Amino acid sequence: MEELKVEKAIQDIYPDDIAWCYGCGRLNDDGHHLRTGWHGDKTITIYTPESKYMGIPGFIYGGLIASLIDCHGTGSAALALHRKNGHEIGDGAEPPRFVTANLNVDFLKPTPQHVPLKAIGTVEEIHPKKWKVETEVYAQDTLCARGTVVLVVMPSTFLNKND
Ligand SMILES: CCCCCCCC(=O)SCCNC(=O)CCNC(=O)[C@H](O)C(C)(C)COP(=O)(O)OP(=O)(O)OC[C@H]1O[C@@H](n2cnc3c(N)ncnc32)[C@H](O)[C@@H]1OP(=O)(O)O
Repeated sequence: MEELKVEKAIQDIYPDDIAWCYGCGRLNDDGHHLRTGWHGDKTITIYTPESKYMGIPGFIYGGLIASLIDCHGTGSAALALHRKNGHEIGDGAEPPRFVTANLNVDFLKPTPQHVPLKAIGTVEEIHPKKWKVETEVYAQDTLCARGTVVLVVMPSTFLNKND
């Protein structure tokens, strides 16, 4: 399988006040630092979980896979709405922010440890405030999980609540 790298990620440009998510916040020292970028007209997050995130020895804990799908969803919706608003990462514009309203995961195959996981997303606008991201998680060439996330633009009530 081709070597993939996320060069420009939406999480790199989240303002500091929302860059603390345990899954994808770049400022959370204890978090996973998930990074999501464009991959053609799809979105992509690449992540190799540390050994401690095991369910059964040799295989990844399902909750972590759900976290990957969750943050890949919020990042993908933010990328898509940012582009719809006429912006790209790096042009200086502040990206939109999303929260998860609904998360559904199908665990299709055991997900092996110690290999990079690739989340590939297809983003659909339901309406400007509400988006859906269908995600497939691959371990090398094997499709291990599939998830659907419904995202809603973050209400302003979320701001300044992280202390
Ligand atoms: C930016 C970086 C942060 C990264 C975050 C990482 C991901 C996360 O962990 S986010 C944290 C977990 N999520 C949350 O805490 C969200 C908690 N929930 C809420 O705040 C609210 O329920 C919220 C904002 C999702 C929706 O609020 P609500 O008042 O219903 O908004 P409202 O404007 O009425 O609804 C928006 C749309 O979402 C829909 N919706 C709301 N909840 C759901 C749901 N569970 N499933 C599907 N659709 C839903 C509504 O039906 C509505 O759709 P439509 O306009 O078509 O009728």
